[in-house]
Amino acid sequence: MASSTIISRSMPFTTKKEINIPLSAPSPISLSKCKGRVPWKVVAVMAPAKSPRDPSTTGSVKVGMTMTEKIFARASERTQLVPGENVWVNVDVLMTHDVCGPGTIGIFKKEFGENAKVWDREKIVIIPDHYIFTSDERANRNVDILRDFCMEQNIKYFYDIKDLGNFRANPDYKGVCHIALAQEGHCRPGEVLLGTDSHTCNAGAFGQFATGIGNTDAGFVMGAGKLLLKVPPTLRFVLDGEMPNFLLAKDLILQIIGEITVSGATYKTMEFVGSTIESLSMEERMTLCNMVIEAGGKNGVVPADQTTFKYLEGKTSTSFEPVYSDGGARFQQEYKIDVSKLEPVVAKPHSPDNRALARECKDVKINRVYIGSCTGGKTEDFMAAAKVFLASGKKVKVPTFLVPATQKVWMDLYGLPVPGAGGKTCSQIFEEAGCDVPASPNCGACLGGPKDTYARMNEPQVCVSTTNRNFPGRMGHKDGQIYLASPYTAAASALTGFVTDPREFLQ
Ligand SMILES: CC(C)[C@H](C(=O)O)[C@@H](O)C(=O)O
Repeated sequence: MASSTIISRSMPFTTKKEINIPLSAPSPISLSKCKGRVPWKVVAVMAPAKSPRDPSTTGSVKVGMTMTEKIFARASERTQLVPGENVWVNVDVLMTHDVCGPGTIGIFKKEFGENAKVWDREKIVIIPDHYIFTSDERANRNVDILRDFCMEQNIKYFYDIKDLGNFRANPDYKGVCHIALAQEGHCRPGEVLLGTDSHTCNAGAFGQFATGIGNTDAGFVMGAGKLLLKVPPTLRFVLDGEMPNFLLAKDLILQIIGEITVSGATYKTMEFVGSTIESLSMEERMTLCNMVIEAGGKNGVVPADQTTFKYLEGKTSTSFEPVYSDGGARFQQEYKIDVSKLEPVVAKPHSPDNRALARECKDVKINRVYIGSCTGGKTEDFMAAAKVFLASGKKVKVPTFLVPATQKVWMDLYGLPVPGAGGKTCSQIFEEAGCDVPASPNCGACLGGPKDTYARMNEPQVCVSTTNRNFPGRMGHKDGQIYLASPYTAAASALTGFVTDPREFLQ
């Protein structure tokens, strides 16, 4: 891809750093790298201007800290800590699902004893969501193991499914864990949420520390309620400027991952601030935080604000304490992004950092489109796709699969009017456009799944997908090609049969 090099030095204590950006997307990002052997000890980066907020409620914290450091401090009962330190962190919520739950339970029983009780039956959330609508016996057995364990331990939050033939006959069943956690009020500012899934970082949208852990760690947390964790240093991303009406949060995070690469934030916090972030809905903030793991990030985090508090209204009765980065907090690097200059992007096969402008891929012929998953199957994702179909008035040219993340999203597709559509719902617009009928909520073909998984790529096809990973084999076939994209771009591509910039339909 054509690229130009820019050099930026915008702050004190910075070094020059060259970054490559697409020639056709001029300089949206500038970067400041902190100087010194241990940057977070010697550098104080001014926090960018933002709306006035209440000061930190951690009280005893005296020295400037980032919000992630403050969450670690509270959870480890410390007043001060620095990145790199290992601390015992008290866990507020532990989540597991059908893929990792059985392994986690096995480790818990092995290490704590066959008759051991979990540390807190109200802090463990168990959500079957991955391999649900399948006749694969081992996948079905995994859900049975979760059910038996939840009965035995009297787990308060188990979102069970028994009737696989009709998900609506299972009122407890939610669907994709990360979205269910948010919708059911398990995500709260200032808290620590650990889950046996790499996209647990999704919950950072609520101003909390949320990260994925392995079964061994989760088995330990299940019994002890805490975990030894290293405090991550923080990269700060300042996104300012008005969001163009053809962009979505997926474009922002693909832009960033393309910039810093899939290892650019390894074991680091990605903190998102700025006027653009403040204007994003909670679902869009989730999309952003969901994919920090695709840059290696330990967690992503957005400061809680009125948007957060409004979303939480009526969802939780647990009190929470939001925390915010101090003016004198130490960031390892700071990136500034002028969102008004960005264009729709995709991640080409086979890596989330293989960024290209959508319009640069207009000759890529596709066989299918997939709209779904934790990062791209929320109500607003479908609303965005519906907007493109509505604006075009045309029919899709390739099979277009729709997999709502949760039962609530599914109901929204049938119940909520799409703005500007004269009362039509998403489901009506999708039907008129010739899409497949919205499927049962679950992780679906985002990660392939058993052979009989709906919309799995069983042939070496080319797919534009709103999901979060495009590794070889990810959606089923090892020779399949996946272009990650926003719901706008996915819908536009469905209408043409080629990777398509949504501006062709949205003006
Ligand atoms: C199955 C699970 C362990 C996995 C993850 O951790 O991310 C999956 O959800 C994914 O998206 O690849």
